[in-house]
Amino acid sequence: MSSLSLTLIGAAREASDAQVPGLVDHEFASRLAAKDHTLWGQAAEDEAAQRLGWVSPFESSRPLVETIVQLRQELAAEGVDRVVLAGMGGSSLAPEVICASSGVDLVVLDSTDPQQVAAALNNLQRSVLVVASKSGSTVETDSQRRIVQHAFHEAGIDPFSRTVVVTDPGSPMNEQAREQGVRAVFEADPSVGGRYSALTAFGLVPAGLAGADIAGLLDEAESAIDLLIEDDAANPGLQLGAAIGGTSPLRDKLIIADDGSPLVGLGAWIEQLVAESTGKEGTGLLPVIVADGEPELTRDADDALIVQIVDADEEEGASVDADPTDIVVSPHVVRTGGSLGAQFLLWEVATAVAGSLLGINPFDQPDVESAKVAARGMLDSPAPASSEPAIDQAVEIRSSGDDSLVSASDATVTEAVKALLDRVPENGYLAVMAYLDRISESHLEELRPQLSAVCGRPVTFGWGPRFLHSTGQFHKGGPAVGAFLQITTSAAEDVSVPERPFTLSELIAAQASGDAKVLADHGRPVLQLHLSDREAGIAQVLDAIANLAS
Ligand SMILES: O=P(O)(O)OC[C@H]1O[C@](O)(CO)[C@@H](O)[C@@H]1O
Repeated sequence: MSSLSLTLIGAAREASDAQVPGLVDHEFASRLAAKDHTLWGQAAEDEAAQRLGWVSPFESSRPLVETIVQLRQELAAEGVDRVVLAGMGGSSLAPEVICASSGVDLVVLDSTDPQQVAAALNNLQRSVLVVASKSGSTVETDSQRRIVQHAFHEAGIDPFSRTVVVTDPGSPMNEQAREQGVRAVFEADPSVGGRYSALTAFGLVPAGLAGADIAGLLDEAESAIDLLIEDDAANPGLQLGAAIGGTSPLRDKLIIADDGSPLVGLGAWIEQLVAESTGKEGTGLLPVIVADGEPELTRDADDALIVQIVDADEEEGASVDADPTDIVVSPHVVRTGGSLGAQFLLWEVATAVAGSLLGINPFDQPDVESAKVAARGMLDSPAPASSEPAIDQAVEIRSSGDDSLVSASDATVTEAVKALLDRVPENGYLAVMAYLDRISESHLEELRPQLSAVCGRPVTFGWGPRFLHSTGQFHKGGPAVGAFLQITTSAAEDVSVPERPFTLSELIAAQASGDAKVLADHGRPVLQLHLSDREAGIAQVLDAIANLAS
């Protein structure tokens, strides 16, 4: 019996009741299990044909467990018990959730902020580097790899004996790893896309080396698979997919509250899976991660669904028609409970269902490339600043695509932020994109609920460049109803990237300006706050927004 539980209330229940019978009649679930690549329309057929390996991960994943556990034991015998994971998006989000939920340590390097990367270069004698990249060509991951391997070398440690690579067969990184003679190379199933790869080598290798129970994770998923591939109205994958992708009019903001769930950070993994899979062709679903009591949970917005991730035990036996009276928030709620392995599969099936109902291809990410190209262009020839910034103490204020945001050279942060909030459409959202250190500057997230309280709309908070591999696709390919607040800074100490023509400061600056340009080219308002003094700037921005919210 799988531990999955699903409660649908209000518009979520109505959408499920309306859409699931058709999904059952069309045998969506069993055709998905059979890897039928025609389920998402002709335009998606080619990509879907190469991206359905996740529906049956066990055959290729089970054999990895013993090898991973044995490697962990070998490393432990050498005194190596600290795992540093270099990977972006689907190459790091799942291991991060698996380890956080299992209570084991994992250092996730999914940043190009020099301060955050430099802070991870310690305890190298005890450390092993896992470099995870499906394509093998992600600039952040390659840069992180070069920096950590150089640090190993400087510490007198053979970098290749402490490097484990996870990548697709034939990727550039695969070939390089074998030439270098790294400790181990794990080839992942090439028929699984990054955000669907939680139950493949991308989820299992870093988490298993860190000490998580990856055999148990596969058991959890395997206990749910039969339920999820059945052409039956009780199939929770069909129900959840219909609930999130089948509301009419579409409730495209998924307000995700995972406080109290033992699945620590599952919301961030769902965010990439759903936003990057559906946010295209002017439609899509935007997960908004919130904490209990925050503004989005106290509103009954007609374009939102509340999604609660709850502890399976609390939900044990809950019926799908649970009485909504115990719901203290909007009457339109999805509540999911279950083990982590089962939830990974549940949300993957639901996203595939939602993609079909939305009429889009849930397996590509066409707009992410535009930001990568723009960043490369900025690296090759840094564009002069579009305009002289307004200076407000420790903050330089610029706007991309809408000069009205910065009315005068003496504009203040408060005035500029207010002008941006006025540009959030009534069915829109604000995205905060902070290119800073999400480990030591996590308190910056305080401004998210405050901005939501002021503008009355959902606010997302993404750390740059991490969000570029998650909600970034939705920002550019989804409905053009976003307003964007970008925060950048400089690091006291830059970090060079061995044998590359740029430093991390130059790279992260190019990524930020490239993304701002692409968003502006999409006609979206972008306010750019650059903190010339990092600490003072953070305090000043937090203070300005707290005052706005008071
Ligand atoms: O594993 P890779 O190829 O480095 O890609 C990392 C991430 O970048 C993307 O390809 C684009 O954001 C994601 O889909 C993926 O999870």
